Amino acid sequence: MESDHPPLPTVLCSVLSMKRQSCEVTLDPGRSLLSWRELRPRRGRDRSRPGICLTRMLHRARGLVNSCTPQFPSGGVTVPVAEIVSVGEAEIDEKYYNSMKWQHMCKPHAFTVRYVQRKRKHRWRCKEVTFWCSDEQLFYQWLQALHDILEQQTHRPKRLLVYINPYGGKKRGKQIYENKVAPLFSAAGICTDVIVTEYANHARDNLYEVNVEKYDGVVCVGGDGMFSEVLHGLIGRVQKDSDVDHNNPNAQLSRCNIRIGIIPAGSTDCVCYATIGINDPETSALHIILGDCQPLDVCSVHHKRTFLKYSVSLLGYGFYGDVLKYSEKNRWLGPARYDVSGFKTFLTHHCYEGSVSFQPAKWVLGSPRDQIICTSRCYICRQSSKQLEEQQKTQACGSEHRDQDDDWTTIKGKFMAINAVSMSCACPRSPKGLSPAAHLGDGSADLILVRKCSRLDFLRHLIRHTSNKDQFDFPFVEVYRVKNFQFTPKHFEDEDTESTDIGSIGKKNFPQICTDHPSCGCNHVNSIWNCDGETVDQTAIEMRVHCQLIKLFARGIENAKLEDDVNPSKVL
Ligand SMILES: CCCCCCCCCCCCC/C=C/[C@@H](O)[C@H](CO)NC(=O)CCCCCCCCCCCCCCC
Ligand SMILES: Nc1ncnc2c1ncn2[C@@H]1O[C@H](COP(=O)(O)OP(=O)(O)OP(=O)(O)O)[C@@H](O)[C@H]1O
Ligand SMILES: [Ca+2]
Repeated sequence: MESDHPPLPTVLCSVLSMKRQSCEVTLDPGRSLLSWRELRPRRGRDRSRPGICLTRMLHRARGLVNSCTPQFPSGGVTVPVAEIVSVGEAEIDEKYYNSMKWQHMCKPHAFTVRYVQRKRKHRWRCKEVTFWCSDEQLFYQWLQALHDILEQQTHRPKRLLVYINPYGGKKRGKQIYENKVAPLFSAAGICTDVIVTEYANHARDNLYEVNVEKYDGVVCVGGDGMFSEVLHGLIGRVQKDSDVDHNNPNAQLSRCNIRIGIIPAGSTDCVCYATIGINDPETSALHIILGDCQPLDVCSVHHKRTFLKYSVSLLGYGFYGDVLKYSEKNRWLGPARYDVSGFKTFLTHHCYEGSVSFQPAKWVLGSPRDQIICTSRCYICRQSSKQLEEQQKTQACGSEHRDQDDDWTTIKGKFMAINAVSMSCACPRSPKGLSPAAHLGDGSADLILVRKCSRLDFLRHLIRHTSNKDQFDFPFVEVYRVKNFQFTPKHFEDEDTESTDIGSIGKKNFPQICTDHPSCGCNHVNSIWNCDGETVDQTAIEMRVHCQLIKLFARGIENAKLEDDVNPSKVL
């Protein structure tokens, strides 16, 4: 009688040699697992001679073989196929060959499997294991089966466009790519077109010209500034190709389907750290090879009806704007420029007067102080984006995004810092980030307002970014989860007229006495906006979050507990 069910995938189970041990190696296509365990030699048998049983092949139907292939065989290793980097024929190592006393047999065949091994703190390494056997037919059967199963990983990139900034961070971008990344890409059979940038915005401009269709992803080697270039190039290109006017702050932007990979080689590497959990080039390369996909919110920044920039990490005015302003003058210091500038800015202790208006992100499930961290396959991101999509469908359709006008909140005051972050902004300087519970793809940003406070209080707030204590738990700090916001500085003159109006140039560039309270000591010029580490010229801006506008070769932060439970390459 014919069965209605599709045939069960065949389990391949053989005794192969690994170094000088005999191993039972199993490929279970049904469960997408490759596992191996050492076979203990029977008493009285010579350990160095696996003997005739070496070529024993257990080639059984799935159900029959299950009993001999537990998921984590004792003393064995199990690797999900999704975490195999590559499989290839291996060179015969003469040393082993001679010591195996196989001279009387035909020359053995070997294949190497490279796979991901998890280390501490989200670091990944590429480990390899080589299996040997003397039966040529069996060898080709294994090679074929492994290649076939890897072919089914269709989300993996085959062709990548790589931009390297040779001057980012400690100026090691090229070296990092050549030594740590290119060998892995080549082992995984990925073809690359590599462009070493020759000037700022080279990558951005190139993305407007290049045939992006022929690539499965774009990789940037550098820091947040280099990522920002690629982000602007890709988003800009997609909007141009789909006739979306990016100068319209309410335009419904078209999503970018081509994924971006980040090989960290910058000074802060915040986007990489916050989406992978570490700024480590090899770890990033492995996430790219496995074809990870992490959707990411993007904020658009406008001044009136003019597009200024996109931001994915920090859009900050006041403290972080000033840190950036001074650090740009000291680029020669490399990554240390931010610490020097941070110290200087801290001592200067400026506050800025203005008005912030925002609309809360009502549909989101989380809130900035709920301590629910965004992790891989984040439930909050999935639900929030679904809710947002439904909400947008019910609103009037069209190419414009329509916000209800009735729920604006306006806060006026003097601020040490105004920070809008659409992700945690975790980075090596602050491993939990500016807003630890912000989500990568929920369609919202956390708006953090740090009001005028004493220098000591501001230091206490800053120090909390380096510990597990709540940096929002101060009377002078407020945080809101928003879908958009607008800022107008108190000393705002229409910046459009500034280039021709001597009076207003003077107002912008020279100290202003706070007109309402001449004795309050609020004596300062306007700050600037720090947009993912790039300066923005205008101070009066509006920002809007675009839910999951782009995708990265990343998977978010793997939950430590989960990582432990399913750690695939765990030896029990
Ligand atoms: C006492 C130690 C307190 C340490 C507090 C550290 C808080 C660090 C928070 C970092 C948040 C980074 C957000 C990411 C922004 C990126 O889009 C952008 C582009 O790469 N990077 C920066 O703007 C670069 C921003 C770099 C900011 C560095 C701030 C350093 C502050 C130092 C204050 C020293 C006070 C010492 C008093 C004795
Ligand atoms: N060939 C080049 N010459 C000069 N500048 C370049 C070149 N290629 C890229 N850039 C610019 O260099 C700036 C900084 O680069 P990058 O982000 O890689 O390093 P970083 O600023 O040290 O790190 P981070 O942004 O993480 O703080 C970017 O704004 C980018 O536009
Ligand atoms: Ca977000």
